[in-house]
Amino acid sequence: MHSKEQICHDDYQKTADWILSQTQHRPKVAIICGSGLGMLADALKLQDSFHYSDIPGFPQSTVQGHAGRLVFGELKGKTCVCMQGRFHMYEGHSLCKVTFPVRVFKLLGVETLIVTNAAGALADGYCNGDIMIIRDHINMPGLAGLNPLNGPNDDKFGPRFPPMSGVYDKDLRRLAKDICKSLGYSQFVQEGVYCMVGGPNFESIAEARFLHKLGADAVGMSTAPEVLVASHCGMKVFGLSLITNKVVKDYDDTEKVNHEGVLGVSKMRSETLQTLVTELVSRLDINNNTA
Ligand SMILES: O=P(O)(O)O[C@H]1O[C@H](CO)[C@@H](O)[C@H]1O
Ligand SMILES: Nc1nc2[nH]cnc2c(=O)[nH]1
Repeated sequence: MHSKEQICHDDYQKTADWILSQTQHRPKVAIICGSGLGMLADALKLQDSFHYSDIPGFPQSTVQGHAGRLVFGELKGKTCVCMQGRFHMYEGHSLCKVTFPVRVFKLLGVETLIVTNAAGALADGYCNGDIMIIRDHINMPGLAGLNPLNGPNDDKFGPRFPPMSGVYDKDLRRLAKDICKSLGYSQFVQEGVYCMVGGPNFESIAEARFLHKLGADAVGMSTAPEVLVASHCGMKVFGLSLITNKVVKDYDDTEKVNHEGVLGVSKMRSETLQTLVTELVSRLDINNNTA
């Protein structure tokens, strides 16, 4: 491994080769589980799982609600890999480390990335427990120059200047909305813009008002770097935010958000999210292959 900020192609390849030597599964879909949403992996059949600490080159999870396991298996016959726990910038990881698994997934043959997260609602019409299909994102650290693609570009993964329009796949969003309708979920499903901030603090009232005015519907501390790197290397992306709290935007509101509350709402909606993701994966147009 080179310096903390410089991970070279060989580093990703070594991790991918180790994984390929440990499991017969050859996933075309990767799922990143948000805070308290690790049970998405429980639906996988024929599981092979690895603790992050046993995977060469992998960062470690330090946040409650992020178990730190990579789980391979099948969802309705489609081979998937699931990250039970993601990495956040505020844990002290560089953005290259935060997004390390995404490039490893690319080298495993993954074509579609599904990201999930817990997020606070900025949009007035959103309620706790709502599921927001991510239409687009505002990457606040990215706008400030904190970008996982900083440094020499690796042309084997993608171009120096990748576009970020249309990154959240329109067909997958349409499919998800159809599935939600047929499952009877429509009344608590939204579609909107996710804003990533650095964290680990939650927003001040002035910050919340500012982000809302910018056009953000929900705010969290993850997702944008993973999506950016996935899109850079040509993956299709689909994202879901679980709305775990309303972000305080009113000076008379004495409500205070905390991580335990976030995990509580995640738990409450875990089965619903599992059903939605399973249905979506089952309807992806992909063929399985094994080692
Ligand atoms: O984005 P995920 O990993 O779901 O986690 C969200 O929940 C945590 C705060 O409760 C933050 O890490 C925020 O980003
Ligand atoms: N930044 C941020 N992240 C969250 N994750 C879950 N809820 C929130 C929130 O209100 N703000």
